Amino acid sequence: MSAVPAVVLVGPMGVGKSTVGQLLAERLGVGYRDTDDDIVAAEGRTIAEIFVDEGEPAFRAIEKRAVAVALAEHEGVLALGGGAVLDADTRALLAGHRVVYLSMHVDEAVKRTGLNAARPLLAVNPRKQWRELMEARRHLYEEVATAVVPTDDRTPEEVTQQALEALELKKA
Ligand SMILES: Nc1ncnc2c1ncn2[C@@H]1O[C@H](COP(=O)(O)OP(=O)(O)O)[C@@H](O)[C@H]1O
Ligand SMILES: O=C(O)C1=C[C@@H](OP(=O)(O)O)[C@@H](O)[C@H](O)C1
Ligand SMILES: [Mg+2]
Repeated sequence: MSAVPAVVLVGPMGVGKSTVGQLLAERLGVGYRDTDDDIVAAEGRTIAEIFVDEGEPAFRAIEKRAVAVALAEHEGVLALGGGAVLDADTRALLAGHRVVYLSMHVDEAVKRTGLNAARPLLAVNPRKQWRELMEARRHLYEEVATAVVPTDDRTPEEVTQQALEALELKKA
């Protein structure tokens, strides 16, 4: 199969990949897909349950396959989980795609995710965890991105508009 997603969204937990992804798909008149949703549907378990039952490395292996399948099958907007870029093969697969990195600062991240059990990596001391995740990942998001869209102090609609402009899919 040789479909190519119109846009792939990457960035940290809570930045709005799933929210903006759906708006972006509506604006572009294409389908929306989210690899976290694919994983939950295929496994019949929540992301948190997979982390608890099998641990993060097992989740990453499942995620790696889910991303490769979605990249090969999907023609619309594709949102990835925040940690998908940790995998070097996944980063290689993203080369040549239109990839938008949605970014934000830590205060905004804590507001958006809070103490959210659905994101097991932020369940304890979210501010510290988020800072550490970003230190490990920021350069990976930048490496795969063809455009960066800051989301602080922007509504999801404004972020969507900025993404369209950054991609030159829609004039201001
Ligand atoms: N631009 C934004 N401004 C304020 N809140 C937002 C924005 N984008 C998303 N959110 C909120 O932040 C939370 C995380 O959004 P989500 O789309 O699930 O992020 P991700 O998929 O990147 O983890 C949700 O509660 C969502 O409503
Ligand atoms: O950043 C991460 O490591 C993760 C991000 C989550 O997706 P979102 O970025 O959509 O929250 C989800 O895949 C899982 O909880 C792990
Ligand atoms: Mg999401």
